[in-house]
Amino acid sequence: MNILKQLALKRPSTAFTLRTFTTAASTYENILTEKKEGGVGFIQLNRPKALNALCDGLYKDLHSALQSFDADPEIGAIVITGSEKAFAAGADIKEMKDKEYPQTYLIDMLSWWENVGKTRKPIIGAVNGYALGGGCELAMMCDILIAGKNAKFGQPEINLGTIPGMGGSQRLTRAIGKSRAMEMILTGEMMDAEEAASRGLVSRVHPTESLVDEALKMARKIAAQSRPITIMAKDVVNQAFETGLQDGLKFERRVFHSTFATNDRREGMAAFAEKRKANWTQN
Ligand SMILES: CCCCCCC/C=C/C(=O)SCCNC(=O)CCNC(=O)[C@H](O)C(C)(C)COP(=O)(O)OP(=O)(O)OC[C@H]1O[C@@H](n2cnc3c(N)ncnc32)[C@H](O)[C@@H]1OP(=O)(O)O
Repeated sequence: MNILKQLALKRPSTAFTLRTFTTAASTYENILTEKKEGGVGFIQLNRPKALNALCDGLYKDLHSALQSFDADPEIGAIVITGSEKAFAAGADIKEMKDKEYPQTYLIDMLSWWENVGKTRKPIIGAVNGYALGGGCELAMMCDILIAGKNAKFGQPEINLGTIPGMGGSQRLTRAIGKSRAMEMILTGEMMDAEEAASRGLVSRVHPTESLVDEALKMARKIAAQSRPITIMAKDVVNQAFETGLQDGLKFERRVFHSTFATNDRREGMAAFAEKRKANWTQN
């Protein structure tokens, strides 16, 4: 059997439970998807009123679209982008703010986001505007990251009385080194596109307006290569990056859950939703 068919058939349980997918734009609630020419699967995060904050529904849509493209033999590479203002401004704070520690631990909250990194075909993240908190973490799950000139990366969870929970402490530290990652995570300050490129967090910076076209161009080039060899190449590069990562991710997630046992986490998120400054009580 043709190896591409075998790859597509490898995951029938997921591929066949997905919603039907055509070359026309699909009907997800929180993302737009399209099969672009040259074998490229295109995903645009689409919650403009919330600056693409990552709610549960968005995760479900994204996961479904990624599985669909992964199982589609016509697709060789995937592009994920947001809007010109925001790739994603983080986890949806309003959805998360009333959660309690036992619940976060019981459901292993956020563990499902690791599925994004399990996509076998290469993903190019094209970041314009804010990529903050979970948005920065989602960007770092992509295999290649390119940025528009207006991109701003950050892990501002500290301002909400919590910490990164989707891999930020692990992937950012590996990408830009301990000192700068520590500074960003402890101060919550953002990094601009030029600095992100100079530190290797992103591989290229383009004008904001042409970023998506540049991402599609790169994706078409990748999609024109041998599909199985491309996946093998991705796997080996990731091996260099990920050895030891799983333990780090699990540790980070557990500590993230435990911030839900603090009053300061509750206060930080309530303060955001109520548009006021947080009043820390140190417990
Ligand atoms: C389900 C996934 C869980 C993953 C959790 C993993 C751990 C990660 C945690 C996080 O990611 S915590 C969130 C980190 N991000 C932030 O703290 C950024 C919050 N946003 C801002 O600081 C600002 O919005 C901005 C990005 C600096 C832009 O400011 P601007 O003044 O231009 O716009 P706003 O008026 O503030 O925003 C417009 C609109 O969007 C809503 N919004 C923005 N970010 C979020 C968010 N992360 N969650 C929910 N909603 C968000 C904001 O409230 C505004 O809505 P309205 O008030 O107009 O209804």
